[in-house]
Amino acid sequence: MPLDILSGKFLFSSCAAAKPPSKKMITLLAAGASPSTPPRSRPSNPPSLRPRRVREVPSSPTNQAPRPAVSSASGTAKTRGRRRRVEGEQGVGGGQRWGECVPSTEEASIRVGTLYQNGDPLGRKELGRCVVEWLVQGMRSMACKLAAAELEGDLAAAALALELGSEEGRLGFVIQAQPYLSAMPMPQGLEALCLKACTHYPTLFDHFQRELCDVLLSYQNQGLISDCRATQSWRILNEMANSSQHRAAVRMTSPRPRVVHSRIGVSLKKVSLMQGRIEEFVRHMSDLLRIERDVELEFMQEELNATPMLHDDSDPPKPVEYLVSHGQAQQEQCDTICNLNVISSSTGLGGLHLVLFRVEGGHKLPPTTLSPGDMVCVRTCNSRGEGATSCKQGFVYNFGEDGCSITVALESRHGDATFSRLFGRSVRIDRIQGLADALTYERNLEALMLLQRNGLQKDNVSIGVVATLFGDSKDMVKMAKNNQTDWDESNEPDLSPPARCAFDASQLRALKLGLNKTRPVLIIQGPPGTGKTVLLTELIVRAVKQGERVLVTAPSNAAVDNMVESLPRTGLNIVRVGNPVRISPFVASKSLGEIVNGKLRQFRKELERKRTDLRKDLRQCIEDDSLAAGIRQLLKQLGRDLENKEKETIREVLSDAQVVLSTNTGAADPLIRRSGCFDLVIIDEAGQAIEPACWIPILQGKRCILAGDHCQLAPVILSRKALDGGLGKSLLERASSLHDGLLTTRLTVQYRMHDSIAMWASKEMYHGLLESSRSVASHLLADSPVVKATWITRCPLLLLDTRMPSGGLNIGCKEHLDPAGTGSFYNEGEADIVTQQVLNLVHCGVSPTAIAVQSPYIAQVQLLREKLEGYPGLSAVEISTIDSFQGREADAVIISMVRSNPLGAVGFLGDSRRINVAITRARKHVTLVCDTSTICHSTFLARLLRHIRRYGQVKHVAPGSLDGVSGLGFSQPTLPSIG
Ligand SMILES: Nc1ncnc2c1ncn2[C@@H]1O[C@H](COP(=O)(O)OP(=O)(O)OP(=O)(O)O)[C@@H](O)[C@H]1O
Repeated sequence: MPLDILSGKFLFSSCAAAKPPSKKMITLLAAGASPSTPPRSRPSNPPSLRPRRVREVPSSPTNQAPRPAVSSASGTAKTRGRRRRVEGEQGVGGGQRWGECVPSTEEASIRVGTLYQNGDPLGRKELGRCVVEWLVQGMRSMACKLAAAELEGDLAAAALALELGSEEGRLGFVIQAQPYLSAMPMPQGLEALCLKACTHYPTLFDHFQRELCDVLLSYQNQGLISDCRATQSWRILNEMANSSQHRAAVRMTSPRPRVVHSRIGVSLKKVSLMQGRIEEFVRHMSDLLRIERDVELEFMQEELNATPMLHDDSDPPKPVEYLVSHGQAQQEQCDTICNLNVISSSTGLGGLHLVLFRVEGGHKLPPTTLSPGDMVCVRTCNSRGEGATSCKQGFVYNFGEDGCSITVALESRHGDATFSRLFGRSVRIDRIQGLADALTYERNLEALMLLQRNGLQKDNVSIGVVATLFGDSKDMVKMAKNNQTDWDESNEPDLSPPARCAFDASQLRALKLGLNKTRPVLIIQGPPGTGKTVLLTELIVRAVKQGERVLVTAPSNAAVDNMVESLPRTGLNIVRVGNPVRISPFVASKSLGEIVNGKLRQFRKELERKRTDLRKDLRQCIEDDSLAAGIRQLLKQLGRDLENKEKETIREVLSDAQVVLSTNTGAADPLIRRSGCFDLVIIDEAGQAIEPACWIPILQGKRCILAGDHCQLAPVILSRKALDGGLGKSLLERASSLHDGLLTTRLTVQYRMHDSIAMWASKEMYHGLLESSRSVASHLLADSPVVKATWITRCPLLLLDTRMPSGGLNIGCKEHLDPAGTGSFYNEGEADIVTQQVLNLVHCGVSPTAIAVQSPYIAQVQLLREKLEGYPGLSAVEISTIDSFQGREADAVIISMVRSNPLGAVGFLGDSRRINVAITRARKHVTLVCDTSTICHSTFLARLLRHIRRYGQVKHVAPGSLDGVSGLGFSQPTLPSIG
């Protein structure tokens, strides 16, 4: 569906692959297909989805279509009986509200964590009646859409068919089902269970099959089609059910290993051993992914349970003013905005569906932590702000300059019932964490499945990479001996013309190894500031020059954009694929949506002109039915032409691209997969990615380079069990210890930090092997001609201790738990000290853009933002959590450690990797604000304090005020001054 592709598919590729049916259409079709239509039966030769359980039923005579086979899930079958009764009473479109299904005690006790999924469809026994009904409803509307599209002779049906039958059939099907399911309110309290079920392919397909059979039969009974088995929809379903992908998916627990081949220069026996290791790895990782997802779902369920829902017996509504100005529990958390109205909707950049909301009564938006790019759930609410259960997912696009409005990019579209419901109603927007992301989970599992099935197949382009990462050291020798691989730098590339900067020996070695086309895997282990980004840019340019097509990925959108930003000057043809809301505006011009829109501008204009003419003609010949029908056909054809043109342009843009960039999970986008294989896959920040996610891009390229640092931030894992099981260990970390370090090269010279800063990192994290380049080893803030030379600007390391030498804590410098219940901490006194230190630096002439403020705690980051917001001159100071600042740098970095308690609890400050990232962002100066008596309880942090005492300065902060010399024109704050 190209229209969807342009206007949403790669934006919200999980949900926009198929347009949800219009409310009218669902009602119409469901009414036609409802059981009130006399005798319902199913065809005798239904898709052979689960052959071992198919029961042949004798055909019914004459006009009656034969009965369908009953699929395996007995629970499902039972549920259908109930659904029919419900439909019989009310009709699908007749007012039944599925979200109102009340679960029995037994059903309510079903936990996602205990739900065992395999290749069998889940039924009532496993999911409970309400969840099954919810699935039935969603799959019915999807089936109606396909069947109706066929009736209309709409090409969309064929497009849908292509998706279903494609290589990514299983994933494609699950993705296509999502908008139909999310349009149905989930049964209250069972949302996590619904989310789990809605990614279980065998369950979804089972329901879809049944519903499509029903709908086609009802058409047949109504005489709309002569034989349901002759329809294209029926054929598609049959093909899909007989496809190897389908068969593999419904047997997921015991996939049959495929015959292995030796194309890699080792014996078949050795290849079988590798296959065994892959299977063990895939089994283990799939289990860990499921455990992690269950924990995510449980978290999400808790979040939802804590959110007040719309009840009929609610208290009398309070005035809107009260809600907006005072807020309620959620508003105090600042991640919810209530009492909004839809003002307008439009199509934005890259075809996004943008909806503008404004606060009722022209009030200002309450203070909020929401920011552009945040994932949100949008739903109607009552006047007390209590939200309904059905919810539309989207992203914050921007905030209005009037302070009263917010624009959200929604994944739902016009004609979608849930979307239509937002109009004229009070709406609330809640931030939802990027948790329980069904698409990511599915794509990770899919990658594992592909690795297991195709990894060692001779037609797999990445066979060399797979063999390297699952073979043993002897295999590596054998592969090299048989000229399958080359691990040396022997294939020395021509390094002229000179690189963009003078590379050191370790960088040059990495460059030469990275350009060796016969080396399947290279790990570039680069401590902070050693030039990984610069080096990767050079590698990409040179790889393209030697004729390679490159796929560049990273775990986060920010890291991908970082790479995109470094490439335009190189003159390469690059395309960034991903959700436009998540793409930085600075690189938007390189996004697929923008490029395609640019190419189609003229075509669209021309088409619009033709449409206007045709509509004019239509108005004039409205009396003449046959002429009007002809014009309508022409209008339809224009729509199809646009779809085809869009599809073709996307294909062209991607296949012409020399470099394609996306996140690791984004690389599973069928648009990328279908654009052909890559010669080289580069994964940046690979230390932050879980291994299954890395396999998504890796399996698409002949060789791969992983760059990162396993001493910086690791992947975020919620489940302790999954973490202990190894899900948090990146491929970068695993591979760097393989084959006696054969795959790895290290960068050893850093070009960022003053030596006093780098020395600490080198000693603590890199066995003393990190050298400082002479160009930066002694640089200080005071070196800049615009910066005043003071004791602060001449000091590379400064410790501001909130604990006085007498042992007493400075007033207000105790930690507090965030009352919003986020589990985060804040420290008011430290926030004041940080504010003052920022002012001090700015007063000395340091540019606000050269200052970064970091804290490990989000509640402290929010507090710091509020404090610094009071100073307009400081708006350019970057304030963020440590995690979101990884990969970036600033001249001066101020870190607020927050923790101050008598127990000496330091929480995740004790994570050496996080502190390593925080300290090593600084080029010339670090200020650490903390209560040393708490912090020193961690031996790792105690060593950091010792290092600062030795190579920097320590000051105890005492109450006081700023010296009144800020020079920025703001009033003097009453803050503790540095003694
Ligand atoms: N050979 C070199 N000569 C001079 N400067 C260099 C060289 N290599 C890198 N740099 C500079 O060093 C700084 C850090 O480089 P870069 O950001 O690429 O490091 P990194 O390894 O990606 O760091 P991190 O892991 O902390 O994100 C940049 O300002 C870059 O321009």
